Amino acid sequence: MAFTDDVWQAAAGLRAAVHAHPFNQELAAGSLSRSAFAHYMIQDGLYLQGYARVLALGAAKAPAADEILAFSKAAEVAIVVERALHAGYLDQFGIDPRAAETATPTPACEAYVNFMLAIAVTDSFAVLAAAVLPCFWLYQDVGTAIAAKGAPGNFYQAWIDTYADENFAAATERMKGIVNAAAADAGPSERERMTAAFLRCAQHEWLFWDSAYHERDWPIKP
Ligand SMILES: Cc1ncc(CO)c(N)n1
Repeated sequence: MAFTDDVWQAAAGLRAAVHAHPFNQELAAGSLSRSAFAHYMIQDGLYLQGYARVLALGAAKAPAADEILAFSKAAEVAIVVERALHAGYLDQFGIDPRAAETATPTPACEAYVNFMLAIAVTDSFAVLAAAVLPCFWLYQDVGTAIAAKGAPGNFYQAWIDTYADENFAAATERMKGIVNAAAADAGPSERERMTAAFLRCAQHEWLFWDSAYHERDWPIKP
């Protein structure tokens, strides 16, 4: 069985929890509180900057030209395309995009980004590739599921369209192919670290939505 089939199976319960999460249920219905979504957008802008750095480190560690291209293109997309989506929404919320870029990360955002950065710096390309996959795959999965429900006039339609888009699905498939090729070349211990990284990042995805839904911030500040 392909590595990605194994880990997708291993994450079945977690995936069900992601789909059932009130953030995604209410986003699908268009009833999600705008303030929770604004919190999410600002944190996601910070997240995507960190994610782009991780992808760029992946490009540097990649075994060959195809993977260098896939990772550096994904780094560019993380910044350029998603910044446009964010700018549109931030505008609707009356939030200055520059203010959003200087916002501070919540514990959930910081933990997720730093977990991936630590892997990018200290572990192999294969483990890094497994760590960045849930970001693609869960969003593609959630985006297409929500798009299929199609609540008319949904305020969050632009967000839904981004992740239900066939180009995003194609990028997700490319990443899965890269991860499977890396897993095929990996020894047992590296493969174990790949699985652990994938599952932890999938947990971080759930946590990121949950943190936004409850508009969580640091419980104590200096
Ligand atoms: C937290 C998070 N995970 C995944 C994606 C998909 O790019 C995103 N925008 N934000």
